[in-house]
This record gives sequence, structure tokens and C-alpha cells, in this order.
Amino acid sequence: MLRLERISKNFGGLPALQEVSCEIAGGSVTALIGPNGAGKSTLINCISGILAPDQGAIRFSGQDIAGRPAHEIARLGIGRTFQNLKVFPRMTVLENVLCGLTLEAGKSWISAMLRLPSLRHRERHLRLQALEALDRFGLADKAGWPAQALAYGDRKRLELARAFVGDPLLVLLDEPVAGLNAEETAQIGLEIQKLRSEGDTLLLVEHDMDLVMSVADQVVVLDGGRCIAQGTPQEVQRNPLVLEAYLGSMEPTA
Ligand SMILES: Nc1ncnc2c1ncn2[C@@H]1O[C@H](COP(=O)(O)OP(=O)(O)OP(=O)(O)O)[C@@H](O)[C@H]1O
Repeated sequence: MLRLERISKNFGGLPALQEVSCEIAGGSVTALIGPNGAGKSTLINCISGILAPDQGAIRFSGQDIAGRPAHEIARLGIGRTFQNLKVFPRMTVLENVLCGLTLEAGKSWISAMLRLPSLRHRERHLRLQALEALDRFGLADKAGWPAQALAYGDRKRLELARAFVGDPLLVLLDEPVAGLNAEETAQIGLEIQKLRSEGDTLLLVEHDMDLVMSVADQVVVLDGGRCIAQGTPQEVQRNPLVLEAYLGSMEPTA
């Protein structure tokens, strides 16, 4: 579904990514791990079009999307969440999710000006899609709340609902459980497993190793901007390079 070919990115001459290559299969969960500063966020920012890689190709649904603008990549079917919450606090929960869909809705300004029936029909459809996404993440009963009234854990779920609205082909999750307690983390873990069982494709940046090991089909390990290992969670756990670079004291399984 997604293939990264030798992606490189420099900031002021310093390499953040160096020839990173990997592949993500449809219907799988891939976890991207590595120590702080390894290049994980830079990589998903390159995939979602927030950054343009200096070199390399990003093949998605048969085309190279490297360097395309973020709105175009979103329209091609890549959704995402952010490491630091990007929820609009004064908008309602529903409006926040609708933001994930308005790219398409704004297509015709003429029909918007004239309030044509086709547009009203489209708006109803978008609302329904947004409510479905909220329902999927247990927030339907809070659709009318201002987002700022939500607890932190619910704001994280709101980001998930916005990333999944409109059924994207691939969703990038940047630290979906950062700041959550153990119970909330376990709940998100179950939801990720459920999404996978429903056929969704996820790329997840995560520091929580228990979560990574329990949900990932494939783990890709970055260190210093290079991909030092990829494989199943068990393979990666046993890889001496990974143990040295990142997992540190984590014991490999027998
Ligand atoms: N906008 C930027 N300008 C300059 N340097 C940057 C920028 N973004 C990232 N970097 C640098 O690129 C390298 C990779 O950073 P990145 O944020 O991708 O790492 P990360 O693996 O996501 O780290 P963390 O786990 O701490 O979020 C780091 O050395 C970082 O300082």
C-alpha cells in the first residue's frame, strides 16, 4: 500500500533521515520506534506532506506522493493525528471532526453561495459520516460539546475520530497514547486492534513498548535518521542493534 524508497531529509545541513526504505502492507499495523530525535516525526511528516523529503520516493496507491502538499495527500486517503494535540478548543466536537472532511465539501463555491440542494444533501452526508466516526470512538454523545470541555483522553480520541473520518486508506498516528494513564492506554490498544481487524491500515509512532508489542504486525526501528531494523515485534526485540540503540534494558523474549 505504501512504499518508502531511500527517503532523506536534512535540516540546516544536519541529516534527520538518511535513505530510509520500508513497506507497509494494506490491513496491517506498523509501529515506527526509535530513541528521541531518531527521525520518526520527520518521517511521518514527509508521508503526510507537512515536509517534503530532499530525496527518495513515497509510493502510495501507485503514485509517487513525495513533496505533494498535505491537503492533496489527505485527499488521496492518508489521515493522521499529531504528537501535540491539534484540536480546535472553541469548536464543537462534531465541527472538529467535520474539519477532516471539508476539503471535499468546499469544492464548488457556486453551489455554496446559492445553497443548492445538492450541497445541502452533501452537508447532511458529511454530518452523518462525522457522527459515525465519533460513534466509533465513543464520543457520539458529546458531539455538541465544545472540544475544550473534553478530558485529555477524550481529546486524543477526538483526534482519532478526525483522522479516521471518511475512511482513509492509511492512517498515521503520532504517539496516540502519550499522556494517557495505563487504563486509557489499554483501551486505545484495544481500539487499534479492532481497527486492524476491520481492515484499516495504520502506521503508528509510539514510545510505549507494551502497546507496540501488542498491536504491531511489523516494527520499523530508526536510530540517528537511519533504519536499523525491521521485522515482527519478536524479531526486533531480539535484534542486538535495536537492544543497543533503543530498547536498552528490555529483555528479549525466549
Ligand atoms: N523543523 C526542524 N528544524 C530543525 N531540525 C529539526 C526539525 N524537526 C526535527 N529536527 C531535528 O531532526 C531530528 C529528528 O527529529 P524528529 O522529531 O523527527 O525525531 P523523533 O524520532 O520524532 O523524536 P521524538 O521521539 O523526540 O519525538 C532531530 O535531531 C531534530 O532535532
